[in-house]
Amino acid sequence: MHHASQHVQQLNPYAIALCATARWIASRHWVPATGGNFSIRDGEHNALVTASGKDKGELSPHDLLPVSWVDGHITCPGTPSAETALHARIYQLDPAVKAVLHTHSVQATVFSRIITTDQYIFSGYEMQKAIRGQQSHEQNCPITLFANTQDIPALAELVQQQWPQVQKASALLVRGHGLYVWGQSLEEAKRHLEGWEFLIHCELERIRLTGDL
Ligand SMILES: CSC[C@@H](O)[C@@H](O)C(=O)COP(=O)(O)O
Ligand SMILES: [Zn+2]
Repeated sequence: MHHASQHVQQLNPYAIALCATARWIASRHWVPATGGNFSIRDGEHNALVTASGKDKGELSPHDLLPVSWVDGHITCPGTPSAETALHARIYQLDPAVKAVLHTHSVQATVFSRIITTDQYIFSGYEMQKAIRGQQSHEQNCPITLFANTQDIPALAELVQQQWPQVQKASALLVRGHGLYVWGQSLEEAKRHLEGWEFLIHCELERIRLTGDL
């Protein structure tokens, strides 16, 4: 006779928090049509990553799959996000990162197509202080843009090459695709997400009203 509890997978308490954050993100309409993916660190070479193809507003902790990246090789018992290699690379590049959130908001998608440069500098917004390391609206707050590709390991390589610059934003944009943010806690990643989505939305409105790129 086995006790029922022996068959119940041990749940990481942060997995429940990530599912709640995911529902909040979906309520903001930032992950339509299964777009977006999320992860939380679960060790030096491990994270729980959302299963591929799920509605990210309807996740349960069982939809977070254990992923390992020993020797640059990713293993997982199921089918994690198609963008798992980028999550894993961000965790490898900064051991302090605890959570990675990726969204497909209308504003980040449109903004990333309007901006044709590899970097865009935000300045003059009080909200810049939502981003780690930013102390003043007068400081330059740059975000790096990458071309979209279906070759996520190749994108992860490009992100690594630009990491010192990318790291300053705790975020990056993939053109025509969406936004990635991360943080040293799930709460910080959520703040970075809301802060960047706000900044991008403001800048898009400013460009729309003034025609000034
Ligand atoms: C419906 S488009 C979304 C995908 O192509 C991808 O960009 C994405 O963010 C979600 O992929 P997933 O494999 O579910 O993590
Ligand atoms: Zn995506």
